Amino acid sequence: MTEQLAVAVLGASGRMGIEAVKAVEAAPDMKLVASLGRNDSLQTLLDAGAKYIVDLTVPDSTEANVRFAVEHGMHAVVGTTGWDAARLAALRELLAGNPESGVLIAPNFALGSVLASAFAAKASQYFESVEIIELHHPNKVDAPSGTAVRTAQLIAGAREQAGVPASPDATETSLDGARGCDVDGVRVHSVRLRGLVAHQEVLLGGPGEQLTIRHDSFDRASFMPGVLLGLRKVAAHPGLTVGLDGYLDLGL
Ligand SMILES: NC(=O)C1=CN([C@@H]2O[C@H](COP(=O)(O)OP(=O)(O)OC[C@H]3O[C@@H](n4cnc5c(N)ncnc54)[C@H](OP(=O)(O)O)[C@@H]3O)[C@@H](O)[C@H]2O)C=CC1
Ligand SMILES: O=C(O)C1=N[C@H](C(=O)O)C[C@H](O)C1
Repeated sequence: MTEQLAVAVLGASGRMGIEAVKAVEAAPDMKLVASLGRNDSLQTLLDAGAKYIVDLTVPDSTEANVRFAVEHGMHAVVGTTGWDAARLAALRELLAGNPESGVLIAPNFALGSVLASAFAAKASQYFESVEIIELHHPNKVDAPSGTAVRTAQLIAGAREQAGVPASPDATETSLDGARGCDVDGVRVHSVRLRGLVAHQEVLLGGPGEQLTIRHDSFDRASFMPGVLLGLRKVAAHPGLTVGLDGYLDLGL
């Protein structure tokens, strides 16, 4: 039998961390060697012999966690939000000096969500208007969601490449926030509602028609196949990969 992957989960007591601990423990090709919370030292990773980390913490701590992992030759699968362009650039630089490490920053681990974002980017080349509505549980600390930011970036890139102009919008006066926020020219609206988990709609409009691409995570179990897939593939992808689609053959 091949050697089990020695995995540590950071943020292990959080909503996602609890699920990730269970998923890693249940995976026959993985061994959970450490579960870290906010007050645990990163030295624990070395003491436990971790070779892979799964970071499901908070935007304030994820960068330092990943930096520590890379500096110590580990691979990192990261679901935590907050990886803006400056953080990604710093991480790329760090990885250039540690070329054996692989890091996956996955704004969303749910395979359906990854597909929905890819479909939306493809479709957005053929519609005049596009806006995103993301809907989440009210305990979420960041807005807009990392998934919405990533989807907007994919859409903006696809539309730019296809030469599609900006979505029409005649708004002259509005209350703050009424038109959502602007991510690379795409409007994103954030809903926080008790009862929700993680949901997103991309609305695409053309003359006389609308296409809506919606994905729903009803349970955090939806994210676990993607976490495990990331762990299994990250070592074969040294350097930085943003988006689980980087490990899939979407062929779109
Ligand atoms: N990529 C994806 O598919 C998904 C990503 N997410 C993202 O994952 C992150 C976590 O989400 P969620 O589980 O809902 O959040 P939670 O707030 O439930 O969990 C975060 C956990 O991280 C802990 N923590 C904070 N700092 C550290 C640290 N330095 N080291 C170790 N643990 C730490 C917190 O501890 P304490 O309670 O003491 O503060 C808490 O237990 C968010 O950024 C969220 O957006 C969420 C769902 C899916
Ligand atoms: O905080 C959450 O819950 C989620 N966070 C990620 C995001 O910001 O996109 C992924 C998913 O939407 C759930």
